[in-house]
Amino acid sequence: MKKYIGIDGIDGAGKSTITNLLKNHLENKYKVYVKKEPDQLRDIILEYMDNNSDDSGYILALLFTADRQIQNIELKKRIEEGYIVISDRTLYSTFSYQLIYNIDINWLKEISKYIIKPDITFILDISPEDAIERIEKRGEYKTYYERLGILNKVRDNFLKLKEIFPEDNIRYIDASKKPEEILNEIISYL
Ligand SMILES: Nc1ncnc2c1ncn2[C@@H]1O[C@H](COP(=O)(O)OP(=O)(O)OP(=O)(O)O)[C@@H](O)[C@H]1O
Ligand SMILES: Cc1cn([C@H]2C[C@H](O)[C@@H](COP(=O)(O)O)O2)c(=O)[nH]c1=O
Repeated sequence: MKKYIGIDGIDGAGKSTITNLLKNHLENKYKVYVKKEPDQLRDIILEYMDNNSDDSGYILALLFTADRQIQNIELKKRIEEGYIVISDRTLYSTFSYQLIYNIDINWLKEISKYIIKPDITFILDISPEDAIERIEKRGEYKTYYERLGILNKVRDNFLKLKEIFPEDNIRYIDASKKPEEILNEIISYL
């Protein structure tokens, strides 16, 4: 059984929905701890996202990585205590969203080197058109990235992750399926 599970993908792919379903399923047998990225620095980051400047990619990458590094402490503790940890978003989001600003990938790898990587990460893959439709139906506040042109670039970066991290355990899941089907596929890999 994998101890640290990442759920990632573009906005509206269904990450929170699947994270909840997986949590409910695993809780029948295990102690489960769910984390979400970003967390402690979320408000600062979301506010900053709208202020575009030449340095935005670097600044946002630093902020997301700092938020993740802060969460590393609790993450380590929970894993040591025997929890199964599910993370709604992972470092792979930074390697997909912030790389649209053409930042230096080796620099990003360097600042991410102390981040604990999930044992397995599921990238929920969906067309940006379908994701936007889901986001609009959900009808909540939209972040800066929740627009077609941006999500197309971000999705392309998610699809390149296996080339960037050939050693990592990354699985792509067709997120256009029904939530229960997605859940069953995920469970089959754990
Ligand atoms: N497999 C699915 N089929 C149809 N609708 C779905 C599916 N998964 C999620 N949804 C719906 O799509 C909307 C977005 O889902 P959810 O909030 O889980 O996505 P998310 O990836 O966590 O989004 P965000 O990154 O914007 O927080 C919700 O209204 C949810 O009910
Ligand atoms: C972790 C992470 C997130 N983002 C972006 C993606 C979303 O637009 C927002 C908020 O996340 P949510 O899961 O949709 O609530 O932040 C990012 O650009 N880089 C990251 O590393």
